[in-house]
Amino acid sequence: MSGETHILVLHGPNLNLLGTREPGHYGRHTLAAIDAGLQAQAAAWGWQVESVQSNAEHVLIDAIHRAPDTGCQYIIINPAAFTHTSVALRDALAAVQIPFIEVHLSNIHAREPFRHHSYFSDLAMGVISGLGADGYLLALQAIHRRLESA
Ligand SMILES: O=C(O)[C@]1(O)C[C@H](CCCOc2ccccc2)[C@@H](O)[C@H](O)C1
Repeated sequence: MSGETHILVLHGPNLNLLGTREPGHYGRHTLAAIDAGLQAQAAAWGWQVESVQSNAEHVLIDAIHRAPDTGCQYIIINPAAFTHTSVALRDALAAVQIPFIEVHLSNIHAREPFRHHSYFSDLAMGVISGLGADGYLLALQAIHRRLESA
């Protein structure tokens, strides 16, 4: 693996509330704790992980547009409610052509029907849904395994 591996982690709207409300659906881990876990694993591998959380669609889109300029090789994204609504965010990921893993804390397929459709899953390298905060680390590990086997 030549050069440092750079991963962009994107968290969509309301995920800043993690750990404070709705533990039944989203667990008790705060977003800061999730990001700290990713940073710790990344540091062990000598990787760089950049995390962006925003309640604004355009901020997430702008982060995706910047990703190629930062040498980002993979994206891990929890689009949150934008999962079910945002063609714009989908189009940004399709435009930069950086492989991404879609992560959801809850199992969106076991919830309300409106959560069963994702504008991202058919473009994703893979989807992890329902494994809580572990899903993010599992996504990072899947990227590591892919890079190790390349
Ligand atoms: O399960 C997931 O990770 C979701 O992406 C979370 C979104 C909601 C993120 C809001 O997170 C909160 C956390 C704590 C309190 C309130 C909302 C939801 O709209 C998706 O259908 C599934």
